[in-house]
Parts: sequence; structure tokens; C-alpha cells
Amino acid sequence: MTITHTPVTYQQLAGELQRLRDNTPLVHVMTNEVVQEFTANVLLAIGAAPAMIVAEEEAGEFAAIASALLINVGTLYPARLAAMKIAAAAAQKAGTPWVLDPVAVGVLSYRSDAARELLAFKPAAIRGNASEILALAGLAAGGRGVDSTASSQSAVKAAKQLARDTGAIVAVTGETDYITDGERVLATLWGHVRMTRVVGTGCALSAVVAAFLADAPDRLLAVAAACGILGVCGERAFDCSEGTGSFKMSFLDALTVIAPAQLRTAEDNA
Ligand SMILES: Nc1ncnc2c1ncn2[C@@H]1O[C@H](COP(=O)(O)OP(=O)(O)OP(=O)(O)O)[C@@H](O)[C@H]1O
Ligand SMILES: Cc1ncsc1CCO
Ligand SMILES: [Mg+2]
Repeated sequence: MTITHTPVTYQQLAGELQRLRDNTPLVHVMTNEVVQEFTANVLLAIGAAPAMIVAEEEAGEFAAIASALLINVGTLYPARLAAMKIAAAAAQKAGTPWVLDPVAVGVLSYRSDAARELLAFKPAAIRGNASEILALAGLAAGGRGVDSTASSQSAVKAAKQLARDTGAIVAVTGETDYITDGERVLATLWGHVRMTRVVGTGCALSAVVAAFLADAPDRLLAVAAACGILGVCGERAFDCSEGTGSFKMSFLDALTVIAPAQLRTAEDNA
């Protein structure tokens, strides 16, 4: 099936990266135990300020004052879900944009039900791999643990439907990342398969999506820029590393040194 989509340009990445660095958004992160430190370091490297506030007693208060919120259901359990619902409700009330990362939705029913319940609090964006987006849209159950068993291209229709049903921007990631508001589809062609061999690149991307959504004048572009910039940095990190250990370090380095001025002079060949 051919998909009508618009490639994101380096100029657009540059503009969005400049906006993020000018704002240094405060990102409230409620994510899984596996990726906490990596996610915080990715946010710091790109130019945001992370805070992992997870207690039921604090999550609502912080969601209301943060610039953006990430909710990732990767290691979900009842107390964590209760805190996430409080945070999502507070974010909705305060107008804080929040992102849902539906890790392994479609594989396990507890988290699949939980993710659907969280949708009631109106996320500004949903970022997942193809299996997760297909499942959340109610079209197919798939995935192998936290990994996708489908291509991102095969989930674009589901992403558009999910965006229309929820009002969220939906990003489905993979070899190409597709970002949609239900009508328009942007695509980012950057990235490297090595990114799937280091745990948490997708989870960290969802946190970066939240960072770009803070005070964003164009939410579709903001989400696409997050995907594009991490893809560019994944390619650069691959070129500077040997295996997955040095890739992870090179990826953080690439996020630190990537600069709007240098993106502006890059050539689009899409
Ligand atoms: N085959 C591929 N080629 C290039 N880039 C890829 C490929 N697969 C994934 N990526 C990139 O890797 C990043 C993570 O996307 P992915 O779809 O693997 O998320 P995920 O499955 O949720 O990851 P995780 O749960 O491990 O955090 C994105 O930036 C995406 O563009
Ligand atoms: C490996 C893993 N298990 C639960 S969450 C997570 C991080 C990648 O999604
Ligand atoms: Mg994931």
C-alpha cells in the first residue's frame, strides 16, 4: 500500500531544536525501571530538564507544574497505574501536554486495558512501535515482548485511525517513523537498526516527544522533530561506535553536540 506522506526536512529539525533549547522544558517522567537513567540522560543531552516523580502523593502536583509529562507502561503494576492516572488527570486539568508510550500493549491484557483507560485523560501524543499502535487502535494483537513484529509502514492506517479516535498525534516508529494527526502524515527516514539493540531508545524517544510538545505551536511538527532528531543522532552514533556499549555513549554525545546551525546546512536527499 502506498502512503501519502511528507518527509520532514533538516530545516524543520533545526527550528524545533532551537525552540527546545531556548525553552529547556521541565519533563515529568513516569517510565519503566529499565530505562530511567538512560531517559534522564537523553533528555539532559538534548536540552531538557528531567524529573522522575512517581509517588501517588506527588505525581498530580508535579504534572500540573511540569512543561510536559511522559507515561510509559513498560513495568506497570497497580500502585504505579494509580499514580499514573492521578498524573494524567492533573495534566489534563492543567493543560500540560502528556505522552503515552504503550509498551507491549497487545501482548498482555492488564497493560492493554490500562492503556485504554489512560486514553480517557486525552494524551497530546502516543508514541509506540508498530505492534503497539496496531493493538491500541484495536486492529491486531501482536508483538514479541516489548519488540514489534510488524513494520511501521503496516501500522500507518492504524496510527491515523488512533489519532482520529483520540485526538492525539500518533507516532509509529521503526525503519521509517510516521507521525500523524489523523489527516496529514509526516515521515522521518533517519535512524539506524542498531538503535533497536540498545534498550530504551524508543522509551527515551517518547520522553523527547514530551519535551518537544512543551509550548509547541505545531504539535505534529514537534513530535516529528523528536523522531527525526533521534534518528539523525542514531545514524551519527553508529558511525562513531563499535558495538552497543559505545553506541549508547556515542548516541548521548550526538544528542549533546547536535546543533541547529549545523542542521540548517545539511542537505535533504529524501
Ligand atoms: N529498522 C530500523 N532502522 C532504523 N531505525 C530504526 C529501526 N527500528 C527502529 N528504529 C529507530 O529506533 C528508535 C526506537 O524505535 P522502536 O520502534 O524500536 O521503539 P520501541 O520498540 O518502542 O523501543 P523500546 O521499547 O526498546 O524503547 C526510533 O528512533 C526508530 O526510528
Ligand atoms: C526491556 C523492557 N521490559 C519492560 S520495559 C522494557 C524497556 C524497553 O521497552
Ligand atoms: Mg517501546
